[in-house]
Amino acid sequence: MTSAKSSAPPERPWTTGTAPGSVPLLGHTLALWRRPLQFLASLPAHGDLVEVRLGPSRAYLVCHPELVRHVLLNPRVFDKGGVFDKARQLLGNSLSVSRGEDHRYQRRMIQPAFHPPRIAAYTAAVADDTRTATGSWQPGRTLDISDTMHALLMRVAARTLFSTGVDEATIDEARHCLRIVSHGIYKRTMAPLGIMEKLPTPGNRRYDRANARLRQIVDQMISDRRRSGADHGDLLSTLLRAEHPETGQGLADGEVLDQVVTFLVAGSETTASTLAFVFHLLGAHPEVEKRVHAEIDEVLQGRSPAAEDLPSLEYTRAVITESLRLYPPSWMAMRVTAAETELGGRTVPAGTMILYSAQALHHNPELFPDPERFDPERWLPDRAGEVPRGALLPFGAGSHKCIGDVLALTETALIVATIASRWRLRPVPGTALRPEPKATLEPGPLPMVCVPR
Ligand code: HEM
Repeated sequence: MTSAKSSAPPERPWTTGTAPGSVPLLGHTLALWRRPLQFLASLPAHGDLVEVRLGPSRAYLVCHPELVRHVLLNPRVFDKGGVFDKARQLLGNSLSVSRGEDHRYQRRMIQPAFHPPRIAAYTAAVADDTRTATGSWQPGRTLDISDTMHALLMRVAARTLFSTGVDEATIDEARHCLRIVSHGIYKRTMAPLGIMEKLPTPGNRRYDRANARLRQIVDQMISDRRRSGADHGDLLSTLLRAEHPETGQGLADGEVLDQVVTFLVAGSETTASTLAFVFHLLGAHPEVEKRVHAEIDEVLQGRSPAAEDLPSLEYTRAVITESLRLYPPSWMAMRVTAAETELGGRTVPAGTMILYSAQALHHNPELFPDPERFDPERWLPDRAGEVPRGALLPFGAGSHKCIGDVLALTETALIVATIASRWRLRPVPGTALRPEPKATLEPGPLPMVCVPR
């Protein structure tokens, strides 16, 4: 263990508590497993720092935004251990699971692919792919908006981050494999013993096959790009050009492959789910939808949206923010203390699991009055200042903050504007939204009917 010290924790008479309903041996494991969203959202009522028992281990959920900030801004003390150690075995030592100096190097190396001029350069492709995807929509046709957005985001990632000319059928195959791999990684990292995942069950064989095929597709993409020698300035070129500042060494193909798979896992389902939640919310709130349409019509005047239009789409962006508040795709994350430390007035030993949850923050009535209400106006300039610092946390904070946050928000706004300028999506009567907390918060199937505007 390191003897790392955190910067001074914020001072306040913190309240601490223990989650109710612990059962012998299992503690709160079943509650967290069976109804995680409700369980997490109930915990802030028990304190700023709430103890949760996971079998024989004690974990803490940090509920107060200032304590969450303290955890996320001190990565030397609150480190990426636990599930990240397991994920490292599956994803390689890529950006989302690396730590310390290695993480700082990877982050510096990859950041240029997400600089604003790069993101602006992606926007034409995003709007273009969206128009192509909606080109086959017919009035009255029913489609599953979750699946449709996932397919679109995979295409967008292929064209923007990896500038690949891979055909549509292969992109669809990669998407199918990615879903299986992403669910499999989640199951494997959460499994307490790690035994079931090694048995030759049909599910495990499906995971192995999907993982192998996904890696084969990405591997082909990497060798095609190496062979062509072209520099597209995208994420793939950034990875292939990278040189370690001290050793001068580049990344081996296997390391590039791990990074690409990581970015597909971290970036495509999160953004696709956000879009599906937004269209669901618009369909359920016609008065909000009407206002979004009016804003889009006024700003775009029939044109395709571009990056410069986004600041003017204030209300549309407020709808997206409110959707991320109600349904944060990254609903829970964890750290492990690298050394004994003070947190919320408690002395927490080294090796303790610390949880933070956007779900718990975003549904806390102390932070967001009437938290279950879909109220985009919370985010308009005259009210946004009322939100306490750190209460909205869909992309995390600190050195591990989402590297794709601006890209995700840009893509979401562009896709909403492109689709909503031509189509209304009506919910199929009787369809209920049942968010599924997996690796990310998924909307589940959401059939919607296309109605031309
Ligand atoms: C709405 C969409 C998205 C949401 C809600 C989201 C959320 C998050 C959150 C909360 C974290 C930090 C997790 C932690 O604290 O442990 C994170 C990290 C990350 N995200 Fe995103 N993300 C989104 C889109 C994207 C996109 C589009 C990409 C890239 C194409 C991406 C790539 C990553 C990576 C690589 C990390 C790890 C960063 C690091 O550890 O340095 N994400 N994301």
